[in-house]
Amino acid sequence: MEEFDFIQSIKPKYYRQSSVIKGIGDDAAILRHTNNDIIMTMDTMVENIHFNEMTTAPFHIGYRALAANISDIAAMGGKPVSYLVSITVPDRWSAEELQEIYQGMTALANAYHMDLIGGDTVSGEHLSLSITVLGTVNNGKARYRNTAREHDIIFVTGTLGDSAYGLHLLLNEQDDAASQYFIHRHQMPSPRVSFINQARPIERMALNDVSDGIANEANEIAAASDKGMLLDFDRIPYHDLLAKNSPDNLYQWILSGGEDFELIGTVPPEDWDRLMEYAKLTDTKLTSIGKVVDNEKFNGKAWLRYQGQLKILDKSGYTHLKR
Ligand SMILES: Nc1ncnc2c1ncn2[C@@H]1O[C@H](COP(=O)(O)OP(=O)(O)OP(=O)(O)O)[C@@H](O)[C@H]1O
Ligand SMILES: Cc1ncc(C[n+]2csc(CCOP(=O)(O)O)c2C)c(N)n1
Ligand SMILES: [Mg+2]
Ligand SMILES: [Mg+2]
Ligand SMILES: [Mg+2]
Repeated sequence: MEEFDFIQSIKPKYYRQSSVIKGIGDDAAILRHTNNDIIMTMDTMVENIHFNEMTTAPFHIGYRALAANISDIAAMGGKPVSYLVSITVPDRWSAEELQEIYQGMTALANAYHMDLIGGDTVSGEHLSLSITVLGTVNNGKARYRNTAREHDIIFVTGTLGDSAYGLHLLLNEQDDAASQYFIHRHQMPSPRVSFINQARPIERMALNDVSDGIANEANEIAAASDKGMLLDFDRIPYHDLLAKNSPDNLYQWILSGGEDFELIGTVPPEDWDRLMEYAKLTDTKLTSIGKVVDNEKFNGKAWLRYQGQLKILDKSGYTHLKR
């Protein structure tokens, strides 16, 4: 199958979103939105960096790559609407495997009523998938990292470390029945779109998604808001089996693991009960893990209360372009 036939094969038969004026088939796509702000985000996944043949089937490559992008839309407080895919394909990848990658994206796109509206197809040495997702948010209502204030409660959704531990199990060929929960969390992450849209009435919320581990993400909120983020290690949520199976590395998994695509954020204390209600309504685990402070010593950084001591929580997790 060559480029043209491939594009025909992945072209949607119809578009769900009325905003799509032109989808696949011209030089570019055209959308028409009048009442919303448009969110645009792009993330790339590359063979041997973000996945390899031990960790991720073609279906899951597509699924995870789109999930990572949808998670950034959630982290802005919005709804995903449509996406564009740029794919670089080595000769050794079969036509069937390419279809499976797209099936993985389509499965998730169906769940969110999203449309594939364009992209690009080229040959190259490593499989690489770059996805641009467009989302919407009510005018002026996007959630930014720089809005944390003193006394805010710091929250996180779900449990942390699952994906990194799932990756570890896959890389060490421990993908037995008991490991399935963690492997599933690695291969098919669930971005927190419904929770964050339910929480729309809350006036102010700083927000970030957990792609590189909360040590990183908490620092990003602290730096953007110029406040101190004080986290309590004992309150950070993790799965029971993680503590049971890998107690020695628990600290590492939950703080630096990454790729959980959960949300970390801050809200004023008076909004906490309401946020818990929204979490319940959307079947979302929600945990308070600390508070925001405003003083010279702490500002701009994340701090961790660990074994009775308060220490700087340095950025950790995966960093690209290390030289
Ligand atoms: N090569 C680039 N050119 C232009 N802007 C970039 C580039 N790389 C990142 N950015 C921008 O930098 C900001 C931070 O991007 P970053 O990728 O760290 O966030 P993220 O997507 O939430 O995290 P992650 O990629 O780790 O999931 C975003 O505004 C992003 O659009
Ligand atoms: C085969 C394999 N090896 C290692 C990893 C771990 N990993 C790669 S990138 C990244 C951070 C997020 O990336 P980005 O910042 O680009 O969103 C992490 C935790 C993996 N997923 N697969
Ligand atoms: Mg990114
Ligand atoms: Mg992000
Ligand atoms: Mg990153």
